[in-house]
Amino acid sequence: MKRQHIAIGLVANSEGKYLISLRQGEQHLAGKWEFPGGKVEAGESELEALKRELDEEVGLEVKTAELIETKAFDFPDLQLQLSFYRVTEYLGQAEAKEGQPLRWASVDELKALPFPKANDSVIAVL
Ligand SMILES: Nc1nc2c([nH]c(=O)n2[C@H]2C[C@H](O)[C@@H](COP(=O)(O)OP(=O)(O)OP(=O)(O)O)O2)c(=O)[nH]1
Ligand SMILES: [Mg+2]
Repeated sequence: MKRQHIAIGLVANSEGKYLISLRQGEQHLAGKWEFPGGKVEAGESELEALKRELDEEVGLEVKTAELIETKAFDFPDLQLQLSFYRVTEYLGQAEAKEGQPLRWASVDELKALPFPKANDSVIAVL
């Protein structure tokens, strides 16, 4: 099976809170919170995917971002490679463009909320 590459953005506001949304309905891992992001499509770089996904999901224009962690994570029927980027410069106001619950959360809140297992290490370093 081919490993699916996922580009994920850690976006902080001026209070040091991070933008997260709730996975819903039919989505894989529904009920878990996530940082915005999604699948890297054919012919796209991770950074291009990050920019496209943050625009599509939360209406932000990513200007600069730095890779902070890459993590392989396997489910019985799915193999993921998650690349977590710290978004260092962005433009716009976050909005839930896909109707998903969206909020800003402090690091303490991130540690208490349910996230996919693959997020444990990146949350621990924030
Ligand atoms: N966006 C995101 N996905 C995560 C995180 N942690 C984690 O394990 N994942 C997993 C859940 C999914 O299996 C995968 C993301 O893929 P996705 O299906 O949401 O991608 P997408 O946005 O392109 O999705 P869609 O349009 O098909 O709904 O990565 C995270 O913090 N953010
Ligand atoms: Mg997504």
